[in-house]
Amino acid sequence: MGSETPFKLPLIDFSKIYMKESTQEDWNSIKTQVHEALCEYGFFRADMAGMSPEFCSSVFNSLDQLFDLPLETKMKSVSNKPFHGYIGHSPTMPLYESMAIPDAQLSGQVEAFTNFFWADGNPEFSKSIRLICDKLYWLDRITRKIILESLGMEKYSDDHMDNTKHLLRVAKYKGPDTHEPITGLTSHIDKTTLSILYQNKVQGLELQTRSGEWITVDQSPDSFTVFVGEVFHAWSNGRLHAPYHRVMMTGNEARYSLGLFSVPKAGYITRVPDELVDQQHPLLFNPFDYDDFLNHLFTGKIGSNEDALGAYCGAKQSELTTYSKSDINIKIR
Ligand SMILES: O=C(O)CCC(=O)C(=O)O
Ligand SMILES: [Fe+2]
Repeated sequence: MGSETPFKLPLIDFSKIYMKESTQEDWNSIKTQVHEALCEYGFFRADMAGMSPEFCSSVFNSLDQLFDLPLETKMKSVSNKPFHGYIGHSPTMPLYESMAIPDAQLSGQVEAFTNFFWADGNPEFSKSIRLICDKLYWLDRITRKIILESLGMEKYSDDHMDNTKHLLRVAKYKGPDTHEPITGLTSHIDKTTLSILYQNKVQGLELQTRSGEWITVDQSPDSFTVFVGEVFHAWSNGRLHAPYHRVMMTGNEARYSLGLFSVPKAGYITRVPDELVDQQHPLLFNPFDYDDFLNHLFTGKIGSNEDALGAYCGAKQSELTTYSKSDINIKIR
């Protein structure tokens, strides 16, 4: 584990769709690319128009200001929901700090977060985070729409879109000042439907391929990274792959990232569409309530092993996808 083989991740250009300049042919080509990337790797990088260097620096300057606030101030961001409040200074992940904005794409949410930290407001912070969040949200929705279409499941689109909510997490990884890679974020599969990440130029994200090889993701501030989470893996009856990933840090520069995580809304029962179950694809997961699943994890009713959703609602234990073994720490959105 830990090999750092340079690897070109699938890179998909969404610029034309984003600018509303795409033809049916462009759309079909992107659909094929997204489908292949998410079934094989469970992730891809996405290019999108409108990422000027000035815009990118305004986002990272904003994050710099936020994480530069005194620890006592940051620690005031608390929540009774797991991973919604400030996380930092953990003995296992000393480089990592993060904070979250629930439903950040909804009007007023980013501003409320900003006003919580800066009593006199911080319009520049709100503006840059709002703008990047809009892009993440756009990419999240379009990717989920494309996935449903590529699986021939358009008829579930409205139900799926209407019953999905979001959490924006912003994170800082301190540079460890070493040449040896130090763990920034331990290996995990996201407990999400889909995760969309954006980051500054400091590298560190690694993904595990189906064959168990760790690869370094060559990221840049003008592109995004899209991952399948365990919920979409389950909903697609195992067709979409949900990959392990982690952050490994070297050097002395801080890495900033933002992740928009989509998950099922409270009370919604996620179920595999009948059309995705047949002899070659026997049902892998029984219908489940996402919040109840999280509750089981947090109360220790199911172990935080590498197949938590399978342990919670697996339909046929023997036929569940076997994930490669790894130093897993469960991580929940
Ligand atoms: O910061 C990153 O690039 C990865 C974040 C991540 O994997 C997570 O928050 O689940
Ligand atoms: Fe993750």
